Amino acid sequence: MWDKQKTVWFTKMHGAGNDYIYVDTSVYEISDPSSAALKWSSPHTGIGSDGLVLIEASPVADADFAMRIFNADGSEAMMCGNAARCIGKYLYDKGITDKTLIRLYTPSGIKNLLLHVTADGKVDSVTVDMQQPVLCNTRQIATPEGTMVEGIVEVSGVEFKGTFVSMGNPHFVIFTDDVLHTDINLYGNLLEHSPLFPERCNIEFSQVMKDGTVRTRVWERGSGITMACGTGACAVAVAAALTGRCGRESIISMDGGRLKIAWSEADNHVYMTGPAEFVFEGEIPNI
Ligand SMILES: N[C@@H](CCC[C@H](N)C(=O)O)C(=O)O
Repeated sequence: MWDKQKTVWFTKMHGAGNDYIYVDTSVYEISDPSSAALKWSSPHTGIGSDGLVLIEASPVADADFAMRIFNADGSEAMMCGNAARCIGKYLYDKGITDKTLIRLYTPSGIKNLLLHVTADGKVDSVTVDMQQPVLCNTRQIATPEGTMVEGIVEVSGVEFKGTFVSMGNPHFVIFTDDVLHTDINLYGNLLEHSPLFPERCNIEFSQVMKDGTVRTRVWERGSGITMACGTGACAVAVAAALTGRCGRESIISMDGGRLKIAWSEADNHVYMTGPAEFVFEGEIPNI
């Protein structure tokens, strides 16, 4: 048996297929989360995941808990929409809180989570107030104005038209006529590392389908292709509304599932609703 002091109990969860390892740091201290994310995310020599999420005590009085998110390459991100929903389920289903409205502190501000609980007392979906999208950020996009709406970007001799949207973290949304045949592995990787994005970037390739849903495939900064991205879905919904492709409410359909996004005219906040699921739990040597 492993020495308890040297091991960490983890929970693997996913939100629309975007899978992370969750650790409650009120029980287990992770001294080097960046190295832990890199090591444990490996599908062959670790647990396998898109990254590591720490559930922490809130550093401020007006939030209930806090979240930190590390990509599979060990880089820390400002926000993760799918992880926010999973944290809501983790806290409620494990009896850590009985609140159905949780205030979650993140590096990009406090997010309100509204838990939808079924008759058998389990959370099956969560609505997150993702706050206001930011269309201008000179740190995240290297244009003179710090904005880009339907701008042309060339990578490896191919031109893409894209829109920059920050949901705390940076996103570049590209609408295409054939999303299923776009080489997102090649172009996502090149765009992530383009000098246009000084902090690198998450890239979404999207297509509005006949039924009005927005089929989206995701290349995430620091993790590569993922089955879904919550902040990415919000960015796609905002870009689609901004460019007249959709209204203020849309369904973003990604490889691992669908998210419902509403960009409110009343408060300019983006509300994301979607599932959260447990996968398995286990014990791993601490870093
Ligand atoms: N999958 C997440 C976003 C995770 C962070 C992202 N890769 C970044 O570096 O900004 C989501 O669901 O929002």
